[in-house]
Amino acid sequence: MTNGDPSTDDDRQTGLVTYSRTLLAPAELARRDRAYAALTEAVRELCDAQLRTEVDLEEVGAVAAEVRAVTARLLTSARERSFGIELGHDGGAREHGNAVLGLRNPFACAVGARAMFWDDRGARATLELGALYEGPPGCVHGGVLALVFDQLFTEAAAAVGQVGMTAELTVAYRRPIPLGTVTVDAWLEVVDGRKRRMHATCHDGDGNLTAEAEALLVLPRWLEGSDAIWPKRPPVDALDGDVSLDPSVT
Ligand SMILES: CCCCCCCCCC(=O)SCCNC(=O)CCNC(=O)[C@H](O)C(C)(C)COP(=O)(O)OP(=O)(O)OC[C@H]1O[C@@H](n2cnc3c(N)ncnc32)[C@H](O)[C@@H]1OP(=O)(O)O
Repeated sequence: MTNGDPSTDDDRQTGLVTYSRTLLAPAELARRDRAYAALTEAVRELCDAQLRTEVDLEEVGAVAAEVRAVTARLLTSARERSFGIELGHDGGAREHGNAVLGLRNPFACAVGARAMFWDDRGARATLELGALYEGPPGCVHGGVLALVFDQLFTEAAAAVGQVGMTAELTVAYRRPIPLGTVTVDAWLEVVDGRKRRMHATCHDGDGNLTAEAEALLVLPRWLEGSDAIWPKRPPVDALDGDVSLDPSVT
């Protein structure tokens, strides 16, 4: 079924999820992923630069005009809807718009070597949360951390084959989290029918425990026994080897 995007077709609907399917050959898809990943990284750098710049006001005005011109160029051809979930050639799910780990989302912080990784207990990520993620002065915004935990919990549940969506999320902020490196871990504690009880921790760059979180994930009724395809991530072991590995590029 055509959806107005020349590079994909809508493939099927599973409950709330519309899966689109790429129409591009594997090499072309990989080439596009690399190009869009580079654009996303450039825009992320731009966002950080515009936040921190101290150039004079005339230059600020000139840059604003240039950025608007660049935006107009990108919009000469753009999809109307969000990215959703696209199926790649290996059948894997590509969620490039995701707010935490989307390959094409400049706000996403869990990308490239900073992505989320799975092991047989759950999921882990080591992130760089810089000035764009500030809440208390010099510290990570509490809502940003909740966002990261929300994604991490669904990752951890999927890593152990117990997928679900977040029904409840509780965060205990134990100490301010300095901007910079944070490491988050999440794991499954209890399964009770469609309910999964999860736990997570956040450590700052000095190894201090800064926050803990608990979540109830529920396997939605519409997903039970369905053919839904959940995204997969590389193993934590991969971090010991090629840390430039970008799991989103398949
Ligand atoms: C396929 C690829 C998908 C990729 C997903 C990526 C996710 C990224 C991370 C997220 O952003 S998750 C998004 C935030 N979460 C949501 O949008 C979830 C919104 N809520 C729902 O969709 C439904 O309410 C939910 C799926 C959580 C439950 O609906 P159901 O109709 O399947 O469950 P039901 O009402 O039958 O309840 C099942 C059990 O869970 C319990 N339950 C459900 N919601 C609860 C709740 N909020 N608090 C406590 N218990 C809850 C409920 O009491 C019951 O317990 P018992 O079995 O003991 O009776």
